[in-house]
Amino acid sequence: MKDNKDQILVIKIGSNVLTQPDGSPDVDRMKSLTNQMAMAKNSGKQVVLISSGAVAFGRKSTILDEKTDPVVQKQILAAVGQVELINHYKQMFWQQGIKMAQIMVTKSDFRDRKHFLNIKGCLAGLLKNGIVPIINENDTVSVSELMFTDNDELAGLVAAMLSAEQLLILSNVDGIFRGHPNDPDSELIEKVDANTPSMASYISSSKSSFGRGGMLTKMNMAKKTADLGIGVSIANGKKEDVIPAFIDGSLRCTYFEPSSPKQSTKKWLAHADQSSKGELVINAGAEKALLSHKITSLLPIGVLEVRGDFSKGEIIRIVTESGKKIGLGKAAFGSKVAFEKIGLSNQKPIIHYDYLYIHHS
Ligand SMILES: Nc1ncnc2c1ncn2[C@@H]1O[C@H](COP(=O)(O)OP(=O)(O)O)[C@@H](O)[C@H]1O
Ligand SMILES: N[C@@H](CCC(=O)OP(=O)(O)O)C(=O)O
Repeated sequence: MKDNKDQILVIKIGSNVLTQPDGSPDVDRMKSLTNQMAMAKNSGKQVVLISSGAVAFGRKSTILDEKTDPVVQKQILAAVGQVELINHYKQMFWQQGIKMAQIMVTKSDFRDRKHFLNIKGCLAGLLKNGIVPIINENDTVSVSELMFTDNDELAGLVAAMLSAEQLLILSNVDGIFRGHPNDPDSELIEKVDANTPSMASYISSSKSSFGRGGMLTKMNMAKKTADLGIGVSIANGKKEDVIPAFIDGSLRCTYFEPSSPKQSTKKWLAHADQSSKGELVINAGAEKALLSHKITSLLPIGVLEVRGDFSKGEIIRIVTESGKKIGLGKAAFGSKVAFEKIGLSNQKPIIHYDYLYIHHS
């Protein structure tokens, strides 16, 4: 990992990393990882943690009436276990002089634009104030179809939401192997890029004993996230000093190379509708030019109306006069300046081609 200061490093810790083989909480491991995250933070990284483990922690400390509905059982284990999990983190981070905060989310929070922006704003505020956000799915609310596949999916969404530089997924294996990780002949795949052939056939459906999603969801999420320009690593959280080794680049793991900044900007924009702050209504000429597959920027002369309040660099939607959404882009100037330039010729683009994504349906 390139050692830039102020980088956002999203770390996801799987249930298995935090539990011992008999299912009891592995408090020593948790403490070691917390100390390592504190080191990363003290070296200038902005650390965001997605931690599983609530159900696993709850299971060890709760005896339930056997007749309790299975869905309710899981809700209870998560509700009880989350308190234990977060209390441990609170104490451990406190011993390192670091404040942490708990954030519980559901999948629908990432679909609702208002909720999405609220979470994003809160995370940015926490990071600015040097507080480590610890995120988990709110299993009390999320049942069946409302659930994330697992916290790996949540971690990918958080990394994309924050435009993080790196996402580190800590599991109980060194990464993705060509074959079952317990087979001594299976080799570790150390680097994955856009040209790497599918690895799905190497992955067996076996999960770690306390995890939810399995390696296949990790791989799919990692590919999607790397496509957005974020480096993703799948590594072994049970290894001593895994985080410092990741930071200094000496860790053996599976690394998904991020796509180039130009490609990734466009791909990122394709998923940025939730983040958009305003809207430009364009005329028929601009619509034709943008949909033509030619390299075209959006010029003020093609703009009929500026809606919403946005600043330079924020994401804005592009809509036609009939209200059809045709794309998204990064504003080259704020809404006030954009308003003054409506319909003017000989102006700089309001959205440059490199920062423009058009839905070609
Ligand atoms: N080809 C493979 N390479 C690595 N791990 C694999 C592979 N096929 C299956 N797995 C399994 O994936 C598991 C990790 O996924 P998961 O159970 O979701 O862990 P976590 O609790 O960390 O989220 C490993 O414990 C391993 O048994
Ligand atoms: N919210 C659940 C997370 C379950 C989950 O996704 O687990 P994992 O596959 O180990 O990341 C918990 O805290 O137990």
